[in-house]
Amino acid sequence: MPLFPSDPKTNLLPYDGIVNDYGFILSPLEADNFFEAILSETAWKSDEAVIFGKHIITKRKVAWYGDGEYIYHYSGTRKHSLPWTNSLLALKDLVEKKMDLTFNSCLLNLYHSGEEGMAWHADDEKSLGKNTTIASVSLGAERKFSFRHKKTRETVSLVLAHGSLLVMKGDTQSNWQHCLPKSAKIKHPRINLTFRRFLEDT
Ligand SMILES: O=C(O)CCC(=O)C(=O)O
Ligand SMILES: [Fe+2]
Repeated sequence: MPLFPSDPKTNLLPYDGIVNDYGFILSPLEADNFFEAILSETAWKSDEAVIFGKHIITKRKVAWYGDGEYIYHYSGTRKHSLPWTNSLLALKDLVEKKMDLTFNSCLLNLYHSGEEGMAWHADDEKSLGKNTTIASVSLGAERKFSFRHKKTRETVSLVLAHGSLLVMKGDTQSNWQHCLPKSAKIKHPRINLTFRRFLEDT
């Protein structure tokens, strides 16, 4: 448990974006149950991308769920969304009630250990629109998460704990990148769920 309870009204970014830490939204037992259910029920696949003309297949697994059959174009590939599972719907409902906002899709990541991470990027695809809100739920191993301003290069880091919720909104994706650094010390898996508002017809 952190020394100080997180306050979702506090902005963790100093300027040009808004990141709110909602802290724990699940009890340890609820978080364990969601972790186990989502780990086994999700249609995990390696992520594929074309980066500088090279076809990359990741060790990290991903999955995409949504209200409709959305087609997500990114990094030179296309992904079709799957229909929600019961666990995902239950977690989505919980997040929506906390935030008073609805989401229509969720991108999931499975990091088998600290040897897998995610490089610096911004979720600034056209299909999310400008000033999108992304709600990120963490389950499993605690991992460091960092933001870096695109121009000033200032960084802000925090730890994402089992059963916690972090929200990125405002112009965060236009001005900041984020990453999940690798860490050889971490031997346990982590699941991350980012609930998103996907714009159809983009
Ligand atoms: O695993 C995380 O906490 C971040 C995932 C992420 O940034 C993404 O899916 O776009
Ligand atoms: Fe991201």
